[in-house]
Amino acid sequence: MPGQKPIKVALLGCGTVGTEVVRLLTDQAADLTARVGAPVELAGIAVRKPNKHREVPAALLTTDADALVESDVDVVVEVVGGIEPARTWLVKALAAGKSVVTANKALLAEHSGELFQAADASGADLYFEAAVAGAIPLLRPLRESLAGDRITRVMGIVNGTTNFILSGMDSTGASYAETLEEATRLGYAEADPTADVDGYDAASKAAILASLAFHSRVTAADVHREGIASVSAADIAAAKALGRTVKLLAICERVTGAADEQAGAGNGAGESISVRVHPAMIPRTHPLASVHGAFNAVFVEADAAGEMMFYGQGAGGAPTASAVVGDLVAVARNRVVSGRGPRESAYAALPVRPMGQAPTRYHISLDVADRPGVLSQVAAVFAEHDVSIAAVRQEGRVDDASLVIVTHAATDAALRSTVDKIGGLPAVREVVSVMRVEGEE
Ligand SMILES: NC(=O)c1ccc[n+]([C@@H]2O[C@H](COP(=O)([O-])OP(=O)(O)OC[C@H]3O[C@@H](n4cnc5c(N)ncnc54)[C@H](O)[C@@H]3O)[C@@H](O)[C@H]2O)c1
Ligand SMILES: N[C@@H](CCO)C(=O)O
Ligand code: NA
Repeated sequence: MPGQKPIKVALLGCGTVGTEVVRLLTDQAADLTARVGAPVELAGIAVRKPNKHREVPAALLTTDADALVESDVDVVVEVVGGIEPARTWLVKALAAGKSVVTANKALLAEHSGELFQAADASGADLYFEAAVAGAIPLLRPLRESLAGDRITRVMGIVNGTTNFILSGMDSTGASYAETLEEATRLGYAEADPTADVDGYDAASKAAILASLAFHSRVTAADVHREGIASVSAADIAAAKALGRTVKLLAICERVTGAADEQAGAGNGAGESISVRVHPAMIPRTHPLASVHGAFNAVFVEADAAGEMMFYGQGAGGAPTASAVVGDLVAVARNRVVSGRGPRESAYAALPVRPMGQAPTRYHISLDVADRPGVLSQVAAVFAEHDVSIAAVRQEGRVDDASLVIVTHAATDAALRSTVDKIGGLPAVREVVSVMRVEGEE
């Protein structure tokens, strides 16, 4: 593109992802120029310690991120992470009409409203494909390719660390603690794994997915969150015995009046959404069951399109940089043609249901005394709470029995009360495993 003014880029952060962004921009410079219609030029790289970055051109390094954001650049790419100072930098950049590309899920899950407002006010672009499921093209399909459809559910494995641990427990039968230790030793889990194992990372991603899928503003605080620390070897064994496996799922679903009714929850009026992160049993035949190790996959259901699955690497420097540079090409091309990408779309403003009112299904394994009347006592507690039983399996042993019950959909609150009461029945020796069931009707 001889004579075409270059698109100047400020890169904030040069860690795992940033280093790979620089490498892609350097290695692919000629192709990127052809795709954008103008050269893409790195104007500066903000870091904390310039002497630690021998792999990138020293002349581009600066410790003054504020000055770089305020300089004469067209696009700001943020791969630092955390809320501040990233939020201040990006709001300032957008307000000044600079387009922004970020991989920062924590920031988007809390402050997307403010960022989108700043982008709308100045007509700048805000792209963040890398923030959910790393390399996997997912947010652009939700925002653009499926814009003509009505999405009903997004259900995914969006955290690689926890999937690595749960896959390991499933294949070896080992405990959570043993498997976490192994994941840490192999570098799959961080020294402080809290954000991953307690579901915070997945909850941020669920908030972003629900906002896009349902044209509503959902923040991390709206997401019901349970981690995997309490998943036991007994839960995994109980799942296996019935042809299921356990996954940490981020679930965003539209709850219609009809589903409300089915769950015994609502009056049939209106529509709401349920957004939650928790471990769940899924059938081993479900496409998400075949996602092993640190891979991510997101299963999307839409009225016209039907079922789709997006699968690939959800983390890592190079895969994440692929999504960042893909976004950079899109926003740079928009600037070359003086256009804009999709704006925030929160027009539907659907309310998020409290977890207690979300329709869920439970799998419950019990050790019970094997004598007449026990099954009917247990069944009576379900009836009392208006929870319908879908399947029962009993295996007798010498003087006790293993009882497995799978329910139909009911409100989560009704199911919890049912389990609490059953645990207190004299004939119930132990509640071995309680877990939600997803991915089957
Ligand atoms: N690593 C992944 O696999 C992955 C995947 C998806 C999304 N992300 C997101 O990408 C972002 C970056 O992740 P990462 O893994 O590259 O992190 P990282 O810790 O490797 O890199 C962050 C860099 O930012 C630098 N930094 C921190 N404060 C700074 C400041 N005030 N000024 C300038 N530089 C500063 C740090 O020194 C570090 O080099 C995060 O938002 C993360 O959530 C990462
Ligand atoms: N810690 C995250 C990285 C990607 O966001 C994971 O385990 O998937
Ligand atoms: Na992605």
